[in-house]
Amino acid sequence: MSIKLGVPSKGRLMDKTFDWFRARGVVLGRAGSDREYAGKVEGIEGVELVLLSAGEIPRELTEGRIHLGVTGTDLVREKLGHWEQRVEEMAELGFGNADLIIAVPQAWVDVDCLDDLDAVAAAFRREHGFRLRIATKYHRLVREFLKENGVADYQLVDSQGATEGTVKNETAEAVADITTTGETLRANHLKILSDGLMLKSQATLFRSRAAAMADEERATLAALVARLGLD
Ligand SMILES: Nc1ncnc2c1ncn2[C@@H]1O[C@H](COP(=O)(O)OP(=O)(O)OP(=O)(O)O)[C@@H](O)[C@H]1O
Ligand SMILES: O=P(O)(O)OC[C@H]1O[C@H](OP(=O)(O)OP(=O)(O)O)[C@H](O)[C@@H]1O
Repeated sequence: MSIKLGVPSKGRLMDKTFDWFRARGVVLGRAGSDREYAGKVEGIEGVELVLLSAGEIPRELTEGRIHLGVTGTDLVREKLGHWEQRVEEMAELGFGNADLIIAVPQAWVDVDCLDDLDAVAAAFRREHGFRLRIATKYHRLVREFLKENGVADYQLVDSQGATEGTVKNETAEAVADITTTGETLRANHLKILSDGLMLKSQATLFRSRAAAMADEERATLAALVARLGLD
């Protein structure tokens, strides 16, 4: 039996993960064409590469179907309640950086911070008869953050992509999403609240606390950890 390593199956996270491992003597690659999700590993015995959507890696770790996985810290914290009990952070990889933030229309000149948002939300409800809508795919993290910060009079609307467009499309008044350069926010006339940073995320190597391991796999894991310089 081998150790299963889950890596994002496309885009910058996949390429940079391959680079990170290659720099440490472990060569990851696709087994076949760009469309084939089988992987191969050279440079260490007993490690199997599984190419997966970044968003599915937290669940695969928590179910114990992969032993190790690379994904963003935002996705692990969002998808896994009590994530520390389910996975262990082994290494921050230094790429895939993104900030999870709350943003409102630039035109809301009197709204700069969460207290202002709370005041606007209460007024919005009185005026419109429904709660101010915040579009996001990060439901757990946004609820926790707003609860900690005393903002209550809002509703979340689910947005799985193009979230910044929901304000222009009038399906939400505010957004909670990740940003890297800030360009998408600016292009959509949105501004980040001064205390609206929820989380700084980056690609991270996680270990499943649930995946079963016999002695052979434990030895492979120890060898891999040593090779990666994480011991
Ligand atoms: N500018 C960015 N845009 C989107 N994701 C980013 C960006 N920078 C870093 N990331 C990180 O990449 C991860 C998301 O990757 P990706 O979009 O491939 O995942 P996914 O949601 O599983 O995609 P899909 O479902 O389309 O396969 C998150 O951890 C996110 O924080
Ligand atoms: O701050 P920026 O550098 O502009 O990047 C942020 C944007 O990138 C991501 O979207 P992505 O391109 O992954 O598409 P999505 O909207 O379908 O999630 C994210 O959801 C923001 O929309």
